Amino acid sequence: MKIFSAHQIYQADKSTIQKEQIKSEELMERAATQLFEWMHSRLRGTQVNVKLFCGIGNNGGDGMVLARKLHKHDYSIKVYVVNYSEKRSEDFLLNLERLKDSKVWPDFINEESDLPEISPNDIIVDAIFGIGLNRAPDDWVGNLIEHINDSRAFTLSVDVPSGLPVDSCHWKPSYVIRASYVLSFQLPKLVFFLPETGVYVNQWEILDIGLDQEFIAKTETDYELIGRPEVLPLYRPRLKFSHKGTYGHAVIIGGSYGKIGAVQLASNACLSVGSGLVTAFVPKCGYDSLQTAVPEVMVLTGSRERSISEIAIPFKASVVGIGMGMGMEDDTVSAFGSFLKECTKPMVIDADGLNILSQNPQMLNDVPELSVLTPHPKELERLIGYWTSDFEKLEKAKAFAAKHNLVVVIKGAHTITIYNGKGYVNTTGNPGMATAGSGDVLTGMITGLMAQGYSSVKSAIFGVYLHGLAGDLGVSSIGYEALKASLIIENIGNAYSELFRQPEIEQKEKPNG
Ligand SMILES: NC(=O)C1=CN([C@@H]2O[C@H](COP(=O)(O)OP(=O)(O)OC[C@H]3O[C@@H](n4cnc5c(N)ncnc54)[C@H](O)[C@@H]3O)[C@@H](O)[C@H]2O)[C@@H](O)CC1
Ligand SMILES: [K+]
Repeated sequence: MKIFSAHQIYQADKSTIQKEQIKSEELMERAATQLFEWMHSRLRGTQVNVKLFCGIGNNGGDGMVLARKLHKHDYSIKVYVVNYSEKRSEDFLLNLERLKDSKVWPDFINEESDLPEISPNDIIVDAIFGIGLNRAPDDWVGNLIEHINDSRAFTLSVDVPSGLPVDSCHWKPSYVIRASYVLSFQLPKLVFFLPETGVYVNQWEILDIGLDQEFIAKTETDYELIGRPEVLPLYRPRLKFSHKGTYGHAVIIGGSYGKIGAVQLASNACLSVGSGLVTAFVPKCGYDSLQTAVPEVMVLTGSRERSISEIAIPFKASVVGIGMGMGMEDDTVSAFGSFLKECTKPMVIDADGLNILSQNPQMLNDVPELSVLTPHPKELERLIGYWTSDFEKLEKAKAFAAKHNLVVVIKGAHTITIYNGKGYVNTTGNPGMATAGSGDVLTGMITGLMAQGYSSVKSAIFGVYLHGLAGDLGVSSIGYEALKASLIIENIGNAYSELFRQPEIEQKEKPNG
């Protein structure tokens, strides 16, 4: 699903209004009707106090329309207009009048007003700011937002949590609504998925307000949300007359004394995702444990006992995944540097491979184009430098990826794959996956997909999605805390099956069962 910028949403809005020959107030009515129906279908007339906090722009206008509809259906409501500016939008003013016509009199809150009482049992509708936020709220509005957050009442945010920036602009973390639920119009917003801003969104859902589909389809976006519909077309079915050679020979290079497990996990994941053959290259100390732990994996060793001091692969590998548990001994660094110079095919670089690159930036020139780098935030910072916001982080990562023609996988709760100026935001995975070896498994999976002929960027997007899905299936029986990386590997096969599972409703509707 596409992720639009605020500017693109306004354009979609405009295009819809022009094409359907409707007025903007009608689009607002449509949007708020969706909000109302969402609430009404859940509350079913329950007598609970709904307190609506509305700004003076169109987000506030949505709140006005919602208030009118709730009132018409006999809900107990109280409306507050947060009067932070004299520049009221036309549709807000129109719907304020309509609300008054239906005999609802809002309280106007300004700098001098006392903070309204809120009980934890109230339902708050947050329609103070939407995507129009262009600076941090004034202190008195911020105090009101803090007051709402402190109330512990269920807070339903209209479109976005108020105070949250949709694009890069000045904002203040304590002046953002902590939304229990966000009902966002038409398309998800990037900030829902970033570590700094995503924490304000407990749950979110998209409401289809019928924006111009043709416009949405033809608009190029900087970000895309990757779910099952986006991943399914990437899948390449196995062929009946294929053999193990058809699916490539991957080589996993890494490990050092005490860290051979990283290579074991990566090689095992590489096989489990479907690589035809996998060879691991490790220092001598890894030989016995690897041969025992994963008999399907072939093992090559270097000449040193405890770390890699040279890298020699006596055949043409389809793809190499390198760096996990490798350490940064001087010999290892020079072996890695020489190996990069020899390689021309895209590879996957992780962990110490990335740390070596950060300490020796000249080596970046030898990294084969279209290679996949899989940094966690600290490794990314060492590569691209410090950032002051998640927006800046993404811009810097895009510039870095473009400069070296690489795919950069920024690992996190919503891993984002960066390539060619675009970010692909993953939707699978869970906090249980913040565990030792989880990254080694991902590197192995991406390597294994490339071995089978998937392109670098598709391997990264598909690998990240499958990895998260395998983790989700893994925790379903044991919970977050007990999830280990090896269980993610065990669930790779189930993740593939899950991709093709028909939703239950569809199954029921199938003729003859
Ligand atoms: N395009 C869509 O999908 C639709 C959008 N609608 C609503 O319209 C909203 C956007 O409305 P607006 O553009 O009016 O913007 P907002 O309602 O988000 O903000 C109101 C105005 O306040 C001003 N402002 C921004 N930051 C401020 C601050 N910190 N202190 C004081 N004033 C500040 C700006 O001039 C801004 O336009 C959306 O979030 C959504 O709720 C819906 O009504 C209908 C359809
Ligand atoms: K809002």
